[in-house]
Amino acid sequence: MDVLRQLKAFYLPERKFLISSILFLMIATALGLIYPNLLRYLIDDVVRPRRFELVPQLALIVVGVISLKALNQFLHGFFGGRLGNRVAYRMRNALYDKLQTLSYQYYDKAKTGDLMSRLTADLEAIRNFIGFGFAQILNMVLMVAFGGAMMLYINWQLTLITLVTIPVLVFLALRFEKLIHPAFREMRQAMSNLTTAVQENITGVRTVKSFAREKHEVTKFSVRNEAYQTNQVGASGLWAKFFPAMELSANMSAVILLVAGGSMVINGSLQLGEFVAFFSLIWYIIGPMWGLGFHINNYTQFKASGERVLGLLNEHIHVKNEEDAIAVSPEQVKGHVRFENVTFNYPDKSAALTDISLDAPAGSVIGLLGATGSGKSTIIQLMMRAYNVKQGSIYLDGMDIRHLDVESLRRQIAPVFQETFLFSASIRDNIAYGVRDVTQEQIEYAAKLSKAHDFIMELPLGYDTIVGERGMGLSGGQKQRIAIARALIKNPRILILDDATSAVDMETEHDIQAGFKELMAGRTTFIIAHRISSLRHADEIIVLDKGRIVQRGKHAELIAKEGPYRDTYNIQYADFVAQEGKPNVIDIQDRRRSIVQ
Ligand SMILES: Nc1ncnc2c1ncn2[C@@H]1O[C@H](COP(=O)(O)OP(=O)(O)OP(=O)(O)O)[C@@H](O)[C@H]1O
Repeated sequence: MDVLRQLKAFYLPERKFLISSILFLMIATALGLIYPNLLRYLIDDVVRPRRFELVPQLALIVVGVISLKALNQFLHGFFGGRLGNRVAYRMRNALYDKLQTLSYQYYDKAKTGDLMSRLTADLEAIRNFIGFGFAQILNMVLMVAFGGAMMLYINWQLTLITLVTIPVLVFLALRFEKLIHPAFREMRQAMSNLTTAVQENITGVRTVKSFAREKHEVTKFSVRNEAYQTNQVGASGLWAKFFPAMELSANMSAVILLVAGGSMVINGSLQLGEFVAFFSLIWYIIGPMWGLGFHINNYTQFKASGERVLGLLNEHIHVKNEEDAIAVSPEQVKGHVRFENVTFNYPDKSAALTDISLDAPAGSVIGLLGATGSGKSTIIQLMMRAYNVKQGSIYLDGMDIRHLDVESLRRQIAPVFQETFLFSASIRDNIAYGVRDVTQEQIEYAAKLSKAHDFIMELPLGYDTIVGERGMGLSGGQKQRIAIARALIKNPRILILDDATSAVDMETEHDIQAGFKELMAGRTTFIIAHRISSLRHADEIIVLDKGRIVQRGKHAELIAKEGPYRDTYNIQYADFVAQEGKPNVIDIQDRRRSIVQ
């Protein structure tokens, strides 16, 4: 019931459908009660007194009643269907909205397959229950109530005798519910593990194939498939055990009725018509009881799915706007970024950054260099408020970014990551992704700056070429250039290139950077790179080691000093330096070794 209560926000707005569906079902159920009465009338008041002239009239009434009942059943289905679909529609939207607002921290651990199964299989179970299952259970209650009332009215002693097995049935039903619910919960989880395996396998198919790990993947899948099967078998076992037991105790009522009711007819304390009506009415009680297992099944599936969907809807959002968050606009923002003694660690990990201070005046170019895992990308992530900074502060134009509207902050920043993500859409749409209402000229201008235009024009469909999922069909460097065009078209105050040119050759990189100069004049650029050539023109180069700043300055200053920057420089320019016969080359091999270590 808690799940139902928590999902109120989704079905209450559709209450007109809910009420209509229930109302028509009630009418249909009530109309069903007319049959036993007609039967009783037919036997006691028509057949026995031999008033056969009433038969055609009675037959017409039956036709009228069944037609009316069918109409009401249709209306119940119609409104129930609407209700279920509209609720599922709302929930799907709400879940998708939630997925957009969840922070990076959530996605660090999230599994795509699991999320997909919540949005599909779990929603389906909810749709089924809210659309029909709920009304069916209500119908069951109504049938039992109406049928019971009528039976009591006809003969209360016989009613009590007949329904003596009902407590057993109720006990069995409750016990079944208790056992099947955890089974369903496990089944949903097993289903999500299955989808995760499939999704990861398809996404990583190239890795799987190039490492010839197909067999391993098949085994991995089989294990999960087996777990799912075991769950299913377990549930069917419960079903197989409880369903016949419930049916047996329900049928016992019919047996009791035959014996007790038959004796009453024989000794004259019950009319034959009443007995026949009773026999028909008892199915009003037994029928729903038979269906009890099925309804419980439906309800528990709904409950398990509801819990999973609610789990996602109630997921904590780590990064969100303060109440009076300041929305910044591109016209206001200059792009002055300042880090003040920032120390940061990812959840359950030691510090990724320690005491980082940096000042990037508007229009400056900041280079970040350091071994892998030294914290370069983390600096960028924090600047975009992917995670909240707890120690120290980050300022944009003097405003603490914690007080800024997250969306407006991110709108000022255009990042290009090493791993490029392209959508399965046209190249044009991929470039225009971050902005609205762009012209073809703007798209081409950005593509020219990122040196993507020429290769795009060589494709048969040019800008209309549809790229495969995640940019399949393009080379790493081509994807990066499209991603750079996507960032440039945003016309950002702050441009971030996180190892963004690692896949393009040095010459193209040089050309791209020359293009930036023109576009980024007056804007702030952060460049993360492993190649000194990518950073050497930066206004300040920051060298990181294990999350700490170990060197900072311009290229010329850093090269003049002993330290990791010069070591890296020497390694990268070893051949060149050797040819030139410059100093610092004797111990290059040693340094290379020490850096590698
Ligand atoms: N999402 C995350 N969750 C947990 N730990 C993370 C996460 N991202 C990075 N880290 C950890 O934080 C540290 C710094 O990582 P970061 O990605 O900033 O390094 P980097 O200098 O950009 O490395 P690279 O050059 O390899 O991209 C590493 O120890 C890394 O394992």
